Amino acid sequence: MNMSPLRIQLWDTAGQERFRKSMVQHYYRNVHAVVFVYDVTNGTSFRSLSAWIEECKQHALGSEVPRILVGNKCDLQDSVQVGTDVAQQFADTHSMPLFETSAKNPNSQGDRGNSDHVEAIFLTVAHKLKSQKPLVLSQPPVGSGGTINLSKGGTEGGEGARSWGCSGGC
Ligand SMILES: Nc1nc2c(ncn2[C@@H]2O[C@H](COP(=O)(O)OP(=O)(O)OP(=O)(O)O)[C@@H](O)[C@H]2O)c(=O)[nH]1
Repeated sequence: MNMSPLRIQLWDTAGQERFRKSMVQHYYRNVHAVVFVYDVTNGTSFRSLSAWIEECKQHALGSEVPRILVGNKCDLQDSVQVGTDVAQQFADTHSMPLFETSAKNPNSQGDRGNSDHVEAIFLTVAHKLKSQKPLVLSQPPVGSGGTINLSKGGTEGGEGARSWGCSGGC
C-alpha cells in the first residue's frame, strides 16, 4: 500500500431526530465513505439499516462511495439477536464487506473468532479511499469470500482529508 499519509475525518451521525433535522444536509456533504454500524444485540438497529442506505441514496451518494457494514457489541455473545449469516447476506446484497467487532472489549471472542477488527475496518476504509483495487488483510472481513491485500494497491486520488459517515449504532 502506498505509504503516504491519509487523513480521515469521521463523523458520527446524530441519532436523535431533533438534531438530524438541522444537521442532515451537513452530514452528507462531501462524504467519501460510509460505515454502517448496527448493534448485534439489537435487531431493530439491524433492521433500520435499510432506511440508512435509502437516506444515503436520497442524498445522492453514488455506488462509487465505499460502504462498510459493522456489527458492534459482539462481546455480548449471550445476547446476540443478529446472527452473522443474516448480516453477511445483507452485506452481500448491498456489496459491502462485513466486520463484527466490539468497541468495549476488542479482544473478546465472537463466534467468528477474535473480534478485534477495528484496525482492519480503518485499513479497509483507507484503502478503499485510496484505490478501488483488492487487498489482503491479516484479519479479513467476516465470511468474506474475497481477500483484501494491503500490500498491493494503486495510489490514484489526491491526498488530504477524506470524510466518512458512521450511521446506526455507532
Ligand atoms: N458491551 C458493549 N457495550 C457497548 C459497545 N459499544 C458501545 N457499548 C455501550 O452501548 C451504550 C451506547 O453507546 P454509544 O457509543 O453512546 O452509542 P451510540 O450509538 O453512539 O448512541 P447515540 O449517542 O444515541 O447515537 C454505552 O453504554 C456503551 O458503553 C460494545 O462493543 N460492547
